[in-house]
Amino acid sequence: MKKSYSTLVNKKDITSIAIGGFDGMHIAHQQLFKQLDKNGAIVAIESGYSNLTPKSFRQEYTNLPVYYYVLDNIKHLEGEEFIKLLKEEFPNLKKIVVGFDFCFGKNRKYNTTGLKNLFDGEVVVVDEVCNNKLAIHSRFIRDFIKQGDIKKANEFLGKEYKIVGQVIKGQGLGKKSFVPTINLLVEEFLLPKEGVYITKTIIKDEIFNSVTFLGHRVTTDGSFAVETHILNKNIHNAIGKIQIIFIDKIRDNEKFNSFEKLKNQINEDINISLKYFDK
Ligand SMILES: Cc1cc2nc3c(=O)[nH]c(=O)nc-3n(C[C@H](O)[C@H](O)[C@H](O)COP(=O)(O)O)c2cc1C
Ligand SMILES: Nc1ncnc2c1ncn2[C@@H]1O[C@H](COP(=O)(O)OP(=O)(O)O)[C@@H](O)[C@H]1O
Repeated sequence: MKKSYSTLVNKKDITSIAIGGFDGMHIAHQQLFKQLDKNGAIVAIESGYSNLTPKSFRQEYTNLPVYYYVLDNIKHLEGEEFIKLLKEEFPNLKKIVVGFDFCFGKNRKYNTTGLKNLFDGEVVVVDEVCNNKLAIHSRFIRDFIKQGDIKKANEFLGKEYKIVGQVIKGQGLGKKSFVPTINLLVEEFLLPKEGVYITKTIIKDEIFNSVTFLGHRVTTDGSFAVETHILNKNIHNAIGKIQIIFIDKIRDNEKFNSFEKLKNQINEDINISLKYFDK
């Protein structure tokens, strides 16, 4: 994972910024970043709700430094005060890039026209970025993920959806009765709909093909789990943080009336995943 550049770059060197929430760092966000010059930076306004790319993960998706501002600390500002703050923070600011729907200030009463009136430098407003006539917004991507429509989510993101979790102890049943899995505690990221997914798993910078179950283990102990099975490899000592990259959904979570039936289905899930990676 990339280190935050914002600690390495002097704010005085920044001449252009893009402003927004930027949860997802999706295709439309990347269009904004393209308008920045080589001394550009991203000003991410943190609402506290980002769960596609939680705060500490945004830097991974850009080479520009990301500076975070907490929405609650700035949302009371009048337009002039907001611009004054930006100019204090970035004394050499010449250009601001925002999207067509950008609003700011007290009660969100200032829009792109307000920004142009108040800022004495250049303001670039990016037109609505769409995918097949559907506007790209993080709220739509969240909906796709919640519905398990990973393909659509990835299309809108312009990359594969990735979550990060902490390795935890499982029931110890997998190895004995089914297949070995690495169990994860995922706290900050939005989880896809319960079910089984073709995935890749990153352990200490190494990428493995995998199949991941997430949901309530309705066939065994009923508790909620995120567990990944690495294909064609025995992994014994995964610890710390690991990353799961979602590629496609195989099926919904199911309750089986015997361990045997679940085991057969898990083998089928593994075959589907192996075939995908073989192609
Ligand atoms: C590919 C795969 C698919 C799974 N599908 C289901 C399922 O549909 N229903 C269910 O109750 N558990 C499912 N499980 C979870 C198993 O119940 C779980 O692996 C088992 O309880 C072992 O858990 P443990 O790793 O905590 O020991 C699945 C697990 C894997 C690896
Ligand atoms: N589909 C889009 N087309 C053009 N600009 C966009 C689009 N989505 C977001 N933006 C711009 O990107 C910045 C970040 O917006 P944000 O509200 O965080 O994105 P989202 O709408 O995806 O939640 C804002 O300046 C916003 O106007």
